[in-house]
Amino acid sequence: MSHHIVEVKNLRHVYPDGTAALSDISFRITHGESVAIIGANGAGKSTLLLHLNGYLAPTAGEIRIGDFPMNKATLPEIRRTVGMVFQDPDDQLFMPTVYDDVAFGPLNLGLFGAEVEQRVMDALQRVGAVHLQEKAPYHLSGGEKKRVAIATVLSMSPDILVMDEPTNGLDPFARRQLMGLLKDFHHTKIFTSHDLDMVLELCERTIILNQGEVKADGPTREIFQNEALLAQCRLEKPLSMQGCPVCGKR
Ligand SMILES: Nc1ncnc2c1ncn2[C@@H]1O[C@H](COP(=O)(O)OP(=O)(O)OP(=O)(O)O)[C@@H](O)[C@H]1O
Repeated sequence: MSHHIVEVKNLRHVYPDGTAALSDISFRITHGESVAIIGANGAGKSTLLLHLNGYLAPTAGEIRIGDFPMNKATLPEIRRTVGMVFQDPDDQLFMPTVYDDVAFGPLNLGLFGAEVEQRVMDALQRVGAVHLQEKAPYHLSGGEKKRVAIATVLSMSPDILVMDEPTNGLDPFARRQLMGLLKDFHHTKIFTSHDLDMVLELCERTIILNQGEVKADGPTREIFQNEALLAQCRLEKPLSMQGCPVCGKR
């Protein structure tokens, strides 16, 4: 089996305060797929993503990444395979400088010297943040932090990229740059987003979560054409699929 496959079976998650965030979620994502997980606020998207590299443990159900069932013993290997960009970059940045943050992952993988430097500079360059390398992460703007958080994951060369709202807080140029970067990432990509135009452009497949359940799973364009389904899930068509308010054309 390819190590890029993600399998979720009958996943259920109840938080300690009793909130049932996910109930009976199942899907399989194969190598090279680009999949969006969308849904209204509170639908369970972040909760689901946090299971994909073991930051949250299922209340019931199982997760497999390639050949490995997710458990304590397989977690180190799974975290090498699945690179996760959190919704809040402050959860990802903790070193004194941007450079150190981006180098942290490769150093942890046992790399050193020129190889680490190469990976750091390459990752920073891909997110347009080379000029920030000496800065303290806590002095960065929200969008800059987001880009650096993405670089901390890219520097580890993950086989599967998982991102929670990657374009959130980015200016239009940075958003476009990130979309280019994601297009060039040919392994498996899974991300949540409220940016449905980006989803339409980057993901051939979309999964809609609604109140902790999979409400739809299929080709993105087909899903976005189903207005009744979108309305039921408190979603709207991407702007690029809505009629032009002036001429009425699509
Ligand atoms: N640590 C927690 N303890 C208790 N309940 C939580 C916790 N984290 C999330 N929840 C609840 O779980 C449900 C799903 O939350 P989640 O953050 O996964 O939604 P989401 O789809 O990512 O939302 P958004 O689009 O607003 O980011 C919500 O009802 C939320 O209030």
